[in-house]
Amino acid sequence: MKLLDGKTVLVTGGSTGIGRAAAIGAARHGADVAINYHSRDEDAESCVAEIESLGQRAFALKGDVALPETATDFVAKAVAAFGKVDVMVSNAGICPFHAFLDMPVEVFERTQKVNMHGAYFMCQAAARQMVAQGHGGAIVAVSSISALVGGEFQTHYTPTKAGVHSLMQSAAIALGKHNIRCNSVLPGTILTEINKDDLADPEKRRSMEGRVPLGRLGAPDDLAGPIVFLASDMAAYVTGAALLVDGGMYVNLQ
Ligand SMILES: NC(=O)C1=CN([C@@H]2O[C@H](COP(=O)(O)OP(=O)(O)OC[C@H]3O[C@@H](n4cnc5c(N)ncnc54)[C@H](O)[C@@H]3O)[C@@H](O)[C@H]2O)C=CC1
Ligand SMILES: C[C@H](O)[C@@H]1OC(=O)[C@H](O)[C@@H]1O
Repeated sequence: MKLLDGKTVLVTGGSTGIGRAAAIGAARHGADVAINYHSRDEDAESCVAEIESLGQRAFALKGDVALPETATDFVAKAVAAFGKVDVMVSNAGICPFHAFLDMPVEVFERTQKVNMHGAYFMCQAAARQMVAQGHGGAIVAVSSISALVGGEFQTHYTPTKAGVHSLMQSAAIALGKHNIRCNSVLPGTILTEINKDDLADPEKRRSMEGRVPLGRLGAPDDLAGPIVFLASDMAAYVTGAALLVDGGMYVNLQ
């Protein structure tokens, strides 16, 4: 069964990792897909080619989500290409691991701007379009298990993920009357470029794996199903919710 037949899905940070898996997962479920990306044109082009090979329409637009105009431009171009916006997957994010006591101001501010401001502007721009269309919609934000637990070298990052989680809760209230549902997924540790260097340390990787009851770290595709589900009408009565997708890592105290 295709869950997103005829829908138009926008994904930020869609050229790699979780965003790419969500974009291709949505296309597998019948959606036309627009991706935003920040760098590496070849990744974006290959994602578009993969979606088109599934028989769906796709385009990629380069832009920095930290800037409000990137969001308005992305939504406007998606409407020009596909005629409407049904789903926004706000996924783009960075996590430059760094110690707390000597955190450079620029690293702190950039992390807030990309992860938190970026999510805010993208979700707001998509919501404005959905309200104007008048037939509802769905927003799925990629938060993190880090919205709920800390990390020694993530003091600048974990508050942004708590912020994204909270944004979905408040947006769910603000947009419920327009039948726009707002939910977040909370991935655990998923093997992507964001943590390639961090997990290159075999001891760190083993310790992270050891915390997962399902016995492995996640793959980007592990997020595709939960994101497609929350975007789809199967989740018609789900809003303001947060879905952990972590192999059980969060509940594994001892
Ligand atoms: N990999 C993991 O263990 C986890 C990742 N997450 C979140 O998942 C999201 C996706 O990350 P991953 O797929 O893991 O890593 P990734 O590095 O493969 O993907 C990040 C994406 O965001 C894009 N991006 C970065 N800065 C941007 C900007 N300024 N403007 C537009 N796009 C930008 C990148 O180009 C890339 O496509 C992030 O929000 C991250 O915080 C959450 C929990 C765990
Ligand atoms: C980048 C990290 O490996 C990853 O990001 C998160 O949000 C998770 O908590 C992991 O720490």
